[in-house]
Amino acid sequence: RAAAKAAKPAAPRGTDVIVLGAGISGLNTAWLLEQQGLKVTVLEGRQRVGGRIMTLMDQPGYPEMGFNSMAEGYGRGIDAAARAGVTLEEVGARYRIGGAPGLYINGKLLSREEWAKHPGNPFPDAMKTFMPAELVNVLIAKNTRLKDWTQWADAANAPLDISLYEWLKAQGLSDQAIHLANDVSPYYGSNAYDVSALMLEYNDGFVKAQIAAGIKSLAVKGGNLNLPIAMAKMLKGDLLLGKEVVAIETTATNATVTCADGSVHVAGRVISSLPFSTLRHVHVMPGLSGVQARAVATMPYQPLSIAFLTATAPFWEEDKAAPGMWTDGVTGVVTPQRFGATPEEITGFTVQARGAMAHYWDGMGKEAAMATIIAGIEAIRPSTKGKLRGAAYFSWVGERFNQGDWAYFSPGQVAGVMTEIGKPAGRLHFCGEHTATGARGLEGALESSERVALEVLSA
Ligand SMILES: Cc1cc2nc3c(=O)[nH]c(=O)nc-3n(C[C@H](O)[C@H](O)[C@H](O)COP(=O)(O)OP(=O)(O)OC[C@H]3O[C@@H](n4cnc5c(N)ncnc54)[C@H](O)[C@@H]3O)c2cc1C
Repeated sequence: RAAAKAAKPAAPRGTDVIVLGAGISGLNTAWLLEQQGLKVTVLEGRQRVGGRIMTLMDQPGYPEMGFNSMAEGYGRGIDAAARAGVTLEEVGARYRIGGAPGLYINGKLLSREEWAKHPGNPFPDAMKTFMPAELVNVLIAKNTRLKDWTQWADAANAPLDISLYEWLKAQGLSDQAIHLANDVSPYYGSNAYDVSALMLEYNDGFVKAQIAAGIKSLAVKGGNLNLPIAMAKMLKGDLLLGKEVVAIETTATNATVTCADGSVHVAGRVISSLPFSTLRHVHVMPGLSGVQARAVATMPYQPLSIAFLTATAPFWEEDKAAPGMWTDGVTGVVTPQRFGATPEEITGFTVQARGAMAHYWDGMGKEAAMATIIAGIEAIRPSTKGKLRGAAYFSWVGERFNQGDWAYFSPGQVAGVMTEIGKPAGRLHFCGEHTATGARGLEGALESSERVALEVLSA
């Protein structure tokens, strides 16, 4: 011990790796590399960690504007929570209790039976009993062309890499049916034209595998944002907030990152977890090439905006209708937030617009959008009159450091492309949910961090 004290301090060692972005993939990558003895610096543009994990800690029930829950089969997510020391709780009842949302077509509440016979139901006869929000998922689950969903991105699947529109047409849906079942509130894409059917088939395979692994839904006690906050605390190296990356330069020997504040950071390698929607605004030298360059420039990100409303009285008890609403109008999809001490308690409502409607809301601006949403709900559901308050508005397209929600793939962007986009370009490596090929969402983000950490360690 005395000898150690007397020894001359070693010269400070340079940073081995710079990780760009402190979302879950960047944080996990930094931790994995530190465990192997590497010196890591994380640069994050926002003044917070977590990226697309975003809890409103100042609102009742701590509503989630980003990541909601992990499935029981999320081995990596469950492991990350255990390492970080946060508690996961089973929240499946939040989604199950209180029944499906009411269907409001043209302002009128319709039961499933009424919808099946409704003159405005544009679905083929055999599909008329499906609610608009169900039909695409049901058809994909039943008629997926993928024999092995894990091979979705294989170049041999190029003939399957067609638009969802073309795929739904082949299922017998009219343009009007496609509009209602998909484009009013698309899970993926702005509309059925700009998303690959192959991507939805892959997603279907992943969902089925997750259901087979167990039906629990897990979320972090006290809000999901607690997970990245705890993961950030586990890091030994610098995690610098407010560092907007504007340039990345790699040479044969090192990597240099420049931030908007003029700071310059040098390391042996750099790992970008930035969504391609923001990486495309970063100057990369030498420039990327081939399908990777095209993907960075063009990969689309889901338009999604969320209003969080609170209710001053339980209007659903007054009109006896389901608290949730699926509407074909400006009021989007209204979902009760059962985030209180018991799932019976409704702590507020999220109202989501996806696709074109998200742009429409954003274009109005936050206050006008919330006023329009509330007026729209009051018009079709009189029991809500005077009882809804706009508490918060969150646009993923409007977020400078995301510019859209999850990545999705356009027709022709999957087969033979997905497997290329995450490959290293010299000393520049990539991770993030958009580079995952075996898992989706948070689990995909973590999968990508394992892949990139191994890549860097074996480089
Ligand atoms: C509304 C919503 C619901 C979701 N629900 C679920 C769910 O229920 N289950 C599930 O598994 N997944 C869900 N997800 C997806 C999941 O949240 C993401 O897949 C995951 O969090 C992505 O992590 P990431 O590290 O890849 O990206 P991000 O979290 O986006 O991290 C990237 C980081 O890079 C930073 N950054 C960007 N540009 C720059 C720049 N120029 N300079 C410096 N820093 C920059 C960002 O600020 C961010 O912190 C949901 C996402 C959303 C938005």
